[in-house]
Amino acid sequence: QTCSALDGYPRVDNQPLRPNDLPAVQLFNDWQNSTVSILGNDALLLNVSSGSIRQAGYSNYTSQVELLSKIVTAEEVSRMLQLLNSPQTSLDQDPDTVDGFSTQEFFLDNDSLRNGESGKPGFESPEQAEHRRELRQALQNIAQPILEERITPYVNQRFPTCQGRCTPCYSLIRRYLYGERQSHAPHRDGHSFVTVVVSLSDYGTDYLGGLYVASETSHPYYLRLQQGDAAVHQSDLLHGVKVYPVETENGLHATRWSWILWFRDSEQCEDESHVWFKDCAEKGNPTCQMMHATKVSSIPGISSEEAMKEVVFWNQKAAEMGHATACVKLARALLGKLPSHLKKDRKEARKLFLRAIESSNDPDAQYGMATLYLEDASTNVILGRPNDDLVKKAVAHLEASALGGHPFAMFNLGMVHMMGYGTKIDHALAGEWFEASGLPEGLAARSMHYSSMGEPEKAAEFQRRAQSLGFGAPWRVLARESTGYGGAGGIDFNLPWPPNESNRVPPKW
Ligand SMILES: O=C(O)CCC(=O)C(=O)O
Ligand SMILES: [Fe+2]
Repeated sequence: QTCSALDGYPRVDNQPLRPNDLPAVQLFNDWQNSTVSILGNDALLLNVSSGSIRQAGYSNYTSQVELLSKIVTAEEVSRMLQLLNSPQTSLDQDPDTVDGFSTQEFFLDNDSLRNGESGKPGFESPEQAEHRRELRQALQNIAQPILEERITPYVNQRFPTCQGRCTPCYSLIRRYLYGERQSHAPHRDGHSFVTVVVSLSDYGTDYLGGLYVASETSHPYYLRLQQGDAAVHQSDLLHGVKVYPVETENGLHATRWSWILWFRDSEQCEDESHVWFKDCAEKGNPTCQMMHATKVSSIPGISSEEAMKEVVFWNQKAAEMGHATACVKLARALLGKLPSHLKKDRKEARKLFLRAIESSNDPDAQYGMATLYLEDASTNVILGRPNDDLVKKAVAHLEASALGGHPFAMFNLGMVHMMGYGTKIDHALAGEWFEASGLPEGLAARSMHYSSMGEPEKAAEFQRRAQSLGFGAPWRVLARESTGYGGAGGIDFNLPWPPNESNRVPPKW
């Protein structure tokens, strides 16, 4: 049973995992096609593709996603891009709540703008404010008719539980660029009753990869979004973004602009999210149980003590059904890394990581197992040396985690090959892993690697890339700790590495 946690490990060829071994982009292609006319707008016939994605764990619940073809016209997209590509346009550089990288986004509408404040209070310099007001107004002039005539009517028709009140309460545009932000970690939009993402870029010519949906974090299925196409889903759908470059005569490049809309079920944009997941949680949907746990503290009148207990209660229910996110959160609580009233229980935490691996090969759980093995290796000293077998087990779990896409695992595989943990030192492979992680820290480590190889130009390029994601910003370390890989904290980026054969430990980042 416990062997199943490391399917395929140790690897038969006994070769270390390399970034080249990471899985290629797989497109989602299980679509049902239909045409939909929007009520009250006879002129508008939409081509809609519907997909159903099984939820993680031992239940048969599914999440839905729809793809709307060309809901925004080529002419509208090109007007938006012209504004966005103006040299004066500046995007937000504050930490993202999903991955703790610089957001690279620009809000057209949100709570604070409706209150007459700036798009992101505290993060906009007065010099930017004026141009941004004009840019926002110009973009809104294009966006508003699209919302009023097409997208909002579609959303209300598609989700009758909104009772006609579905309202786009947040509207923002995000940029992905090769050599800058290229990803957005896997997550669920807990603040959004319905999400609509319009791609302003073309799959295949502007970028590859892009928006993906998933049952389990380790198996993303990408949506082939063309310019003007939209993806529509609710908060239960696990999704993320990873942009891959296209090859051109002038080398590799990728640009992907997305226009993101988060709807609430309130015309006044009131936050009713504490009721969204209650019923389906009670009916036994594990994703709803895990999501409801994130909302209980905002139930009117609940005490913080009661809320704490409810959080654990609902996550336990979801974890019993093998829900990976719930298992991992509970395990971190049992290790004292997330706040809860639970007593520390390492054995139980380990069981939960193993359950998330068994149900979904969850990369966060693989990373958690690696962390536990490294702690064990340091406490089980043999003849003054850390236990090498346990270090090797930790490395195998890191490889499994990296295969599932975990950037913290990829970064730490860089440490494995730099320091020679359970393997010989291989600086080239270490450098490849640092880069593959795509993390600000990984790109900075890649820069140091090029520096040490006497390649100052490449070193400078990677230093620039690291900084564009927030490396060195005063908020980065805290942001990294509270977001982990997709919005949940309680994960150690700096793993408890024991001394290597030369009695050295990796630097702390
Ligand atoms: O940029 C995208 O396509 C989606 C981003 C996203 O999922 C989000 O911001 O919540
Ligand atoms: Fe999202």
